[in-house]
Amino acid sequence: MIYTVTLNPALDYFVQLDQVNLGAISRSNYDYKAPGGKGINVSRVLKRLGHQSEALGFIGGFTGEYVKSVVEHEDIRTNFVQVDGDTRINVKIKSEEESEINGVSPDITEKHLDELRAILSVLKEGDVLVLAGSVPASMPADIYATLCEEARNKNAMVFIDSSGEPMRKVLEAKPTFIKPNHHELGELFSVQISSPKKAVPYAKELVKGGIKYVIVSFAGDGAILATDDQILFANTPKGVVQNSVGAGDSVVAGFLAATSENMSLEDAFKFAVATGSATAFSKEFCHRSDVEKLSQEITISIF
Ligand SMILES: Nc1ncnc2c1ncn2[C@@H]1O[C@H](COP(=O)(O)OP(=O)(O)O)[C@@H](O)[C@H]1O
Ligand SMILES: O=P(O)(O)OC[C@H]1O[C@](O)(COP(=O)(O)O)[C@@H](O)[C@@H]1O
Repeated sequence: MIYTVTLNPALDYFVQLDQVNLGAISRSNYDYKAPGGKGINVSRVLKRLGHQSEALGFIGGFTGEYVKSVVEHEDIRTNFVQVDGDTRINVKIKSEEESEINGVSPDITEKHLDELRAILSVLKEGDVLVLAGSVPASMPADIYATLCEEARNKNAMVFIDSSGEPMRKVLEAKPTFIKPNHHELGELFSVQISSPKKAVPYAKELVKGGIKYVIVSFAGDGAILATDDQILFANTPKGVVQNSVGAGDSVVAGFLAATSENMSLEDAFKFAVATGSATAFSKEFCHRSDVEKLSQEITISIF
């Protein structure tokens, strides 16, 4: 079974406008709302790729109700812990440039965390735990490290997509898979990483530290996959980017779906990058048919 954990879900509110007038009124031409948070996005993309998962994490208030109802309407199993405050609202502004304002999480107490841990106690060998997104300020920054260690002790696989301190701390717990973008990889090592070639020594170091698969994404400039015996490069297909929110989460979902289907490593990497691009080229999330089409435009080379 695949379990996704979103400690900090969101209602993503997308607004499109010609111009942002700071210090004055701006009026949008178009807006829409969607459930957000990286683990929830992974569950939603997995479903579109034909894989079931259970979405876990903390939700609260009217925004939390909205997130839960949309996810359940898509036939995705949920087992969220209810918290007292409202799930945050993240504003995604599309104008001349894309800007994002991610909101503040409600308080998560020890009791809420205990409830989540009780839910996770069912994890067993062969299960996959996806820990994705930011960690609420009221929680310890090593929470992913703790949950990852507990899951690895049960021989479950752990996929991580996060950044900053929680990401740095989880590395020692040897997750199975991580997907930093090149900025996040640079942040981990306090360096600037401007090209796939520059990322290679850092990705290798992460693999040496015990992580089985490291995908570093470079938006439209390709991606690398590092494992203990090779570094692969994938180009990204060409297309018009409609919405890059959730594209990174789609790479995680694509790789997870492909490895669950026992694709070869090369095909799984191709499928992962195609899933990211298919979402970037869609108004919302990708569909499997788009992923399969875009996979044909990707070539995997040995770096
Ligand atoms: N301009 C683009 N053209 C094609 N694919 C893109 C583009 N931008 C993003 N993607 C897809 O989204 C994936 C993740 O994008 P990236 O920006 O690197 O990560 P994140 O969304 O985590 O910040 C890429 O690997 C690629 O598949
Ligand atoms: O938990 P964080 O880091 O604040 O990120 C949350 C945001 O990330 C997203 O999951 C999108 O992530 P990606 O664009 O990296 O795939 C949004 O849905 C959500 O608003």
